[in-house]
Amino acid sequence: MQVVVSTRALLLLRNSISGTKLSEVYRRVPFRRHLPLFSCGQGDNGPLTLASLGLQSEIEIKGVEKSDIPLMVSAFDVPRGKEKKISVTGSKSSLQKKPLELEVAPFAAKSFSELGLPPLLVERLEKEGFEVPTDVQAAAIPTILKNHDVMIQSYTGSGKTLAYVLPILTEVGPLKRVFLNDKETRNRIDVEAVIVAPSRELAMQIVREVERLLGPVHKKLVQQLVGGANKSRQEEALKKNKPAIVVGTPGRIAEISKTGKLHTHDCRYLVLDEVDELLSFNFREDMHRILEHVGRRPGAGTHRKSDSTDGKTDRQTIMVSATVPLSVIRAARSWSYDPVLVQANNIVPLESISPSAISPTGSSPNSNSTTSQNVAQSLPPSLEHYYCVSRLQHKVDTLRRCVHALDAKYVIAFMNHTKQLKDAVFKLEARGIKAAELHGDLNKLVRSTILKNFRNGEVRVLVTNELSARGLDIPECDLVVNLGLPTDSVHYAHRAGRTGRLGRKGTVVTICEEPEIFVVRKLQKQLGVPIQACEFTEGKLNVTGEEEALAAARR
Ligand SMILES: Nc1ncnc2c1ncn2[C@@H]1O[C@H](COP(=O)(O)OP(=O)(O)OP(=O)(O)O)[C@@H](O)[C@H]1O
Repeated sequence: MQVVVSTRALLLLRNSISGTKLSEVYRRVPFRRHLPLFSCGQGDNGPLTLASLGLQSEIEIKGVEKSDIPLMVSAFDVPRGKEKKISVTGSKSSLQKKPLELEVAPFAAKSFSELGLPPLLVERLEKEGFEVPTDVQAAAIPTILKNHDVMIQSYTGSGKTLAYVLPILTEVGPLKRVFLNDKETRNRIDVEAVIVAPSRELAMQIVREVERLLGPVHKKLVQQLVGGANKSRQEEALKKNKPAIVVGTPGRIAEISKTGKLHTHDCRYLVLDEVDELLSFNFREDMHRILEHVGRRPGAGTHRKSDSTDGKTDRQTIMVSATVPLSVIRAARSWSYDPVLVQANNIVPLESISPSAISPTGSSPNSNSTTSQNVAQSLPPSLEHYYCVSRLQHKVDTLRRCVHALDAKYVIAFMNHTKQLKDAVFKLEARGIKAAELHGDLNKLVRSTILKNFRNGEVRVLVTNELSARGLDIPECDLVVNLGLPTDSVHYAHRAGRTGRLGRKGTVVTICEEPEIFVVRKLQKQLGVPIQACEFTEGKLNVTGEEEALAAARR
């Protein structure tokens, strides 16, 4: 079933809601609200193109020569009377399970072919149900195709993976612009793209996304190099399949690179997905090796590729995250050549962003509104945020009532300590809710089985720790619960971003103890979104005042 959405109409609705009394809108909100603007059916499902709209509009490109980066458009620039319905099919697997319910449509008024992707790749995308690029894809793809080093920053679930995978597949593998011949591909020793991700789950997810596009015949052109899996088998596969793209965790990539069995000196693309996490102390040594040995780092002050007298090309560095702290901006300047910050509706040279004006979350410390705006930019706009006060010993029972009240089907519950997870799962199962724990101490096979069971609906509540906060894409996830408070607003944003993906509805509930309320208030301020007090009574979510929430928790 397809869902047809008029983005202009959705925007107008959102605007009109923001003008009304929000407390009234949120009070006693039935969870399964359906926007009256959605219509389901086969209808108009042709790709949306600028030409078809008879329009030419562009997003703001500051400080970068316009001839250098193609003009971009936003779906929201469509003038009244010229609206066109966008057919959103999403991924095949998610569609088979349930139709999309979009709160906002993050799709650009462009088709993939207009972004400079080769026809074979566009064909594959259509076959896999990807018809319209998202805003961030429309901004990032042409910029990467123009050889710019980029920092892609956009909210969780906005399609950042394809934003870098598609330009790589335009130049690498069987779908590329000019496919020379099989012999040349087979004889290549060096891999052409290295994609680094901080967790095995995220790396495997990226592998699956690339395999999907390569198709069954060519899927061996991408190879996973994740920890916890058999190293010799990975090394054998590298030798036998000569993959063009490898995707892995820093430890395993660095380990195999040291043995000399991974040839990356001629590599053209280095992608650092969840770059701020990759910068953490744990990965320091491995990341250092990767940055020094993957492709040739562009020399500072020289133009890309101009000094390639030895025949080697400079690598293109692509950094990605929903959250871009100051440390990353600093690091990006030394790892890459003239990097450009690409956001959904904005492209600026990273150089133009003054470090002194940036707080640890990537925003100005001098202006609270800018801080809120920038951290909030990492949150999907379609999320609703609540908190509920509970005694420590009642937290899991509050979670159970929350799941029932919201009739949530795919729930991710975050706790801060691995040893707490088992007990929570036990309590939930004892009350008839199918639950499972997921954490880094489990072996790779167990972890993928649990995730598979969660994806296919056999497990309703996945109780997990920070491991699952980054990048995990389970489009059906309709509820995220913080059973333990996240350490800061960046961690809150990544956890929250497991729901409300690609414009879908999503709810985030933080279950806290009375003395922790001030932390929730602080998060609310930093994130710039309302986090409303609520309680779960008579099988419903009831928005309450703070006093009522406290009284309920003390009962
Ligand atoms: N143009 C598109 N049309 C339909 N679905 C898309 C499109 N682009 C991406 N998707 C789907 O949207 C979902 C979210 O994409 P993705 O995981 O890349 O988001 P993200 O921005 O990287 O999120 P995070 O910051 O959490 O890692 C995925 O299921 C992906 O297959």
